[in-house]
Amino acid sequence: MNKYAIIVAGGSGKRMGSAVPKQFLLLHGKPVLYYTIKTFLEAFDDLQLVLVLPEDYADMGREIIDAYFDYNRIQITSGGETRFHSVQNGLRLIHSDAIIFVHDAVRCLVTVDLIQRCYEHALRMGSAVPVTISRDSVRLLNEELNDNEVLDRNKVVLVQTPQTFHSRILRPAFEIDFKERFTDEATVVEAYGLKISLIEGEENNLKITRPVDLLIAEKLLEANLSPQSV
Ligand SMILES: Nc1ccn([C@@H]2O[C@H](COP(=O)(O)OP(=O)(O)OP(=O)(O)O)[C@@H](O)[C@H]2O)c(=O)n1
Ligand SMILES: C[C@](O)(CO)[C@H](O)COP(=O)(O)O
Repeated sequence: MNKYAIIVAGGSGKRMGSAVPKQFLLLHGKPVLYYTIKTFLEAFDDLQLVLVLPEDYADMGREIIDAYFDYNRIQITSGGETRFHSVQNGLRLIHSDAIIFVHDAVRCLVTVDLIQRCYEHALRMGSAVPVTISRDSVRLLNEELNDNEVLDRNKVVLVQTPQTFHSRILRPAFEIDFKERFTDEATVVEAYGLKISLIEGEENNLKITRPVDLLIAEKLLEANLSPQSV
C-alpha cells in the first residue's frame, strides 16, 4: 500500500512567542522539524512525505531538506489559514490510493513504533488515532469557571497525531466546509459521518506548544538518543 505523511508545519507558533515559528527552533543543534521528518522517513522506506510550510518560511524549510534529506521523497506545499486548510493543501498533492498520516511537525518525538502501529491499524480499520490517558483529574466547564462538574477521567483520552486514514476516507472528508470545531482530522472525518478508531499513543509524543515544552523535549531527546544519532 502507498504511504504518505502530511507533516503540517504551516503554523506561526503564537503561544511559543519565539522569533521564528517553533518548528524551526533548534533542539540539540537541529531544527524541531528535522527530527519529525527523519523519523517518518525511517519508519518506511517507501513512504513519501508532503511538507506543509508557512509561505514566509518556505526557504527555511528548503534549507533543512538541502542539509539533511533529499527531494526524492519530499514534496512541499504552503500552509493555509488554519491547520485544517494546511491539511487540505497537503492532500491536493496526493493522487493515489494510500494510507495517509497527518502529523504535527511540532510532535518531533514521535517514534517509528507509533508510526508503524498506526499504519497497521489503519490498514485494518480505515483509521488510527493515537490517544493517551489523562494523569490529572478532569472537569467540564459549563457557563463559567465556577459552574463545572467532574468527569470520570477513565472515560477521557488526550488525542495525538499521527492521525492516520485510508485516502478513500480522508480525501472526501476534507471536501467539507471548515468549522471552528475542526481541531484535528478525527473531527473532520466524524463530521463526514464516519467513526474513527483509537489506538494507544505515547506519553513522550508531546506537542511543542509553549516554551516549557521545548525544554522537556530537549531532556527527553537527551535521554533517548545517543550523541551520534542526535
Ligand atoms: N495554519 C496552520 C496552523 C498550524 N499548523 C501546524 O499544526 C501543528 C499543530 O498546531 P499548533 O501547535 O497550534 O501550532 P501553531 O498554530 O503554530 O501554534 P499557535 O496556535 O500557538 O499559533 C503545528 O505543527 C503547526 O505548524 C499548520 O500547519 N497550519
Ligand atoms: C491535532 C492535535 O495535535 C491533536 O491533539 C491538536 O488538536 C492540535 O491543536 P492546535 O491548537 O492546533 O495545537
